[in-house]
Amino acid sequence: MTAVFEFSEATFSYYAGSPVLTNVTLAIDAGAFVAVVGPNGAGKSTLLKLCVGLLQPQSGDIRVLGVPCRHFKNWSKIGYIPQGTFHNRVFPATIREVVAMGRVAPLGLGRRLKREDYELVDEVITMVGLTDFQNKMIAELSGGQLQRTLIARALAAKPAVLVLDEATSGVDSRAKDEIYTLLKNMNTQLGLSVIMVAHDVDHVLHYADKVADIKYGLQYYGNAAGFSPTYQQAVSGVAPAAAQGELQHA
Ligand SMILES: Nc1ncnc2c1ncn2[C@@H]1O[C@H](COP(=O)(O)OP(=O)(O)OP(=O)(O)O)[C@@H](O)[C@H]1O
Repeated sequence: MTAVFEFSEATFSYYAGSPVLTNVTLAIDAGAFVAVVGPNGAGKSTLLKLCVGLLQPQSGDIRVLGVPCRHFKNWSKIGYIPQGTFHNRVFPATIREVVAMGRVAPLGLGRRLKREDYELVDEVITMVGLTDFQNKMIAELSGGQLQRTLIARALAAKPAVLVLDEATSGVDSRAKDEIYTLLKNMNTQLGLSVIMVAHDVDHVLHYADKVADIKYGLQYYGNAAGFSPTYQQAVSGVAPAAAQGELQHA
């Protein structure tokens, strides 16, 4: 099976001599739902930027859907929702207009959307549960509605992988569950691979099947159930003696 992202001994520094991520070796299989966790400033967003080709490692190698990242062309297969997208909400557009923008990238700027593009836009708006709100301006949306809009915009490009950076920060607990449930359904029903940075570890681990724990490198990559003692006890009621994580780096 081709990994969606495969890191081999990848090291990245913003400043020479101060690596943010060191020797990351990691293969994320197609169909996985991965929670990327770790302390503030540990390199989680940097890892995602390396996945989506916004940054290149100084040493080591990264492959995207089996292709060396530098040569990968099919970026519409990778949906990326960066941290704080439309955070200030001043952009004057409705949900439907924002989601339609997701069709523009795969078609190329300047190409007019056709009827089938708008059918897809309607379909993804329905999938994220925003049909009744589609003509609302994004300035008027709750945090959860905005995140679902951004997920729909990414889905409109028909990606194979969704990469999300803190899609649930600033949303209340109920809206978080709605977003995680939505992503889990996309993952299990459509086979969409999901890689997301999340700070609410115990919460996200009820949905993710894998965890990447980042602290200036990869501390752990393996099964969610084997990761956190708190999670293990919350789900099974027993201490994590039989945890089965696949430790890649310690
Ligand atoms: N463009 C940049 N230039 C220089 N340093 C940066 C840049 N972006 C991030 N950093 C630094 O790299 C380190 C890792 O940042 P990163 O945003 O990847 O961490 P993070 O784990 O996502 O943090 P958080 O949970 O707070 O969002 C931090 O020390 C940060 O200050």
